[in-house]
Amino acid sequence: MTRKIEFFDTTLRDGEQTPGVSFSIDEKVAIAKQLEKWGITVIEAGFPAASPDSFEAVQQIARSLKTTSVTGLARCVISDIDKAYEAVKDAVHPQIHVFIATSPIHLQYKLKMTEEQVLASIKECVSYARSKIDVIEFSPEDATRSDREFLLKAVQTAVDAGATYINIPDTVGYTTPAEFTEIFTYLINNIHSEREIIFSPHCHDDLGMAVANSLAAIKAGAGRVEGTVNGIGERAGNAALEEIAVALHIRNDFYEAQSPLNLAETVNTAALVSQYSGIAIPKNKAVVGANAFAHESGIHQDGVLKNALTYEIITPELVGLTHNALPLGKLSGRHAFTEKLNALGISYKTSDIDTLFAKFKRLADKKREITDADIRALVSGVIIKNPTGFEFDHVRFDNNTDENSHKAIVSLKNQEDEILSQTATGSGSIDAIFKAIDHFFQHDIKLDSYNVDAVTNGIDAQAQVHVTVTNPTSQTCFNATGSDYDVLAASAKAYFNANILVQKENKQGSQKVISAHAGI
Ligand SMILES: CC(=O)SCCNC(=O)CCNC(=O)[C@H](O)C(C)(C)COP(=O)(O)OP(=O)(O)OC[C@H]1O[C@@H](n2cnc3c(N)ncnc32)[C@H](O)[C@@H]1OP(=O)(O)O
Ligand SMILES: CC(C)C(=O)C(=O)O
Repeated sequence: MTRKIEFFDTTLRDGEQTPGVSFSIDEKVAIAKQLEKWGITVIEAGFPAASPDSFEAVQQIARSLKTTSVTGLARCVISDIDKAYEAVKDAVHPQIHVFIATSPIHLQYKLKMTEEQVLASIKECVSYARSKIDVIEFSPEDATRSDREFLLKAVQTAVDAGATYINIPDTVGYTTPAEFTEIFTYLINNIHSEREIIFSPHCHDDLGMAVANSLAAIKAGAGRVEGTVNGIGERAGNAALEEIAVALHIRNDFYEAQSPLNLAETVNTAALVSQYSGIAIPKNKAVVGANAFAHESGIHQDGVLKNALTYEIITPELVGLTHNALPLGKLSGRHAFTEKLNALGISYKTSDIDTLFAKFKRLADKKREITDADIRALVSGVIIKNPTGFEFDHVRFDNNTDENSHKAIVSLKNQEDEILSQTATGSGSIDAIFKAIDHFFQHDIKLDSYNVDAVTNGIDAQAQVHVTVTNPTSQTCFNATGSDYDVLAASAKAYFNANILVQKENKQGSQKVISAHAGI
């Protein structure tokens, strides 16, 4: 008999703990809506006590979703639980996720608590959360490095206090599939409750086993699984939900379990998260990587031509990589263009269509075939507006300089459509552009990395630039991307977007920060 496994997505909470990732509230809401379309059961929308922005994001998501459950994370701290409750209470199906560590190393050095104090705290906090909301999940953090008997006591205490879901985190990615199977079997067989208790794994990828460990837990009886889109998350990341879902689908014979996901929305979901997180999907990534369906060597190609099943266990169609039934080009009209946005699951405001369509036509004039990846790159920056009200407009060069220096003029457009420009000289084009952008902002940022990629194959491909910068005030790093047909403009967009993230962290008013001279 096939069991239906609940999918718990923590892209917006643990995923945002990825170094350099910072989603805006609008981006979080857009991702949450796509996760709902994908069929996710529960979205962990954030850690409401962490900051006012986290709280607001969880609240907006709770109020926006129609069917999906929304949860917020809380420490075993009453004020965290109050914040989580306030943030999720308007959701159609609200939940609260309470956690505290149970491993000796966390108790001794981090919490400075005894086992008895931890059990008392679980009892107090889970019952308090349960007095506010019906559905409570409890996580014994660092469960896989905890003493088994104490782990069972902690879990039993949470169940007795009213938790329905018990999540077993492999917080530091330490366990193995065989060991995790033993842990799940031990807990499931020894827990006592009159109510049905649902167990779930929450795995990290430090040893590259997050997906394998999650699948082992499902095989051992877990009814829910936690993870993120594209496996983003703290350190080496979390278990990639798209990989777990496809593994359950393809190996249903073995797992006898299925995901609730609409797998055809997988590529759209992965692309959206990649775009807003600024983390490119590796070409060789399972399920959604660009090479996942490419067959290079002769023997493989021969086999696939004779029968695709020889080397292809997943079809591109399964995950939403459909044959381009509606190719777009410079002669396409608005109807075809909006049809394509809908097919790609891109949500837009009707008022943005003119801008998007104009951008599309400009690109189509330069590029023969416009692919789905081009469309996704093209809409970024229009759908989600940055909070400054300024947007990158263009970059040009003053050629009247000597051959060893480059003079860039970077122009931004404000909400009144006025062009504001800054000029700078540098040893190379990128140096000059980034210095000109620095003049707009009253903060210094450190450029840690700069990478250029092509959105699609071919000599006329759009460029996608990824930058990582550090805010010297807080030492926080941020990723940002920019796409354009012109690699210099893509670089300027990426660096401008990175500056916006730093500015947001420094919480200065936009008008104060952007300084520019009009019309240079
Ligand atoms: C494994 C995980 O992914 S856990 C989730 C990680 N996510 C985050 O940390 C979100 C971002 N964090 C934050 O914004 C902040 O850390 C806050 C707002 C949560 C707390 O900030 P602060 O009150 O300044 O505390 P700080 O972060 O310095 O230290 C954490 C404190 O919480 C305690 N703590 C940690 N986990 C728990 C828990 N589950 N239950 C109770 N207390 C806990 C620590 O022992 C420490 O207590 P101490 O101050 O008495 O030593
Ligand atoms: C809060 C818990 C579930 C967590 O993120 C972890 O332990 O990794």
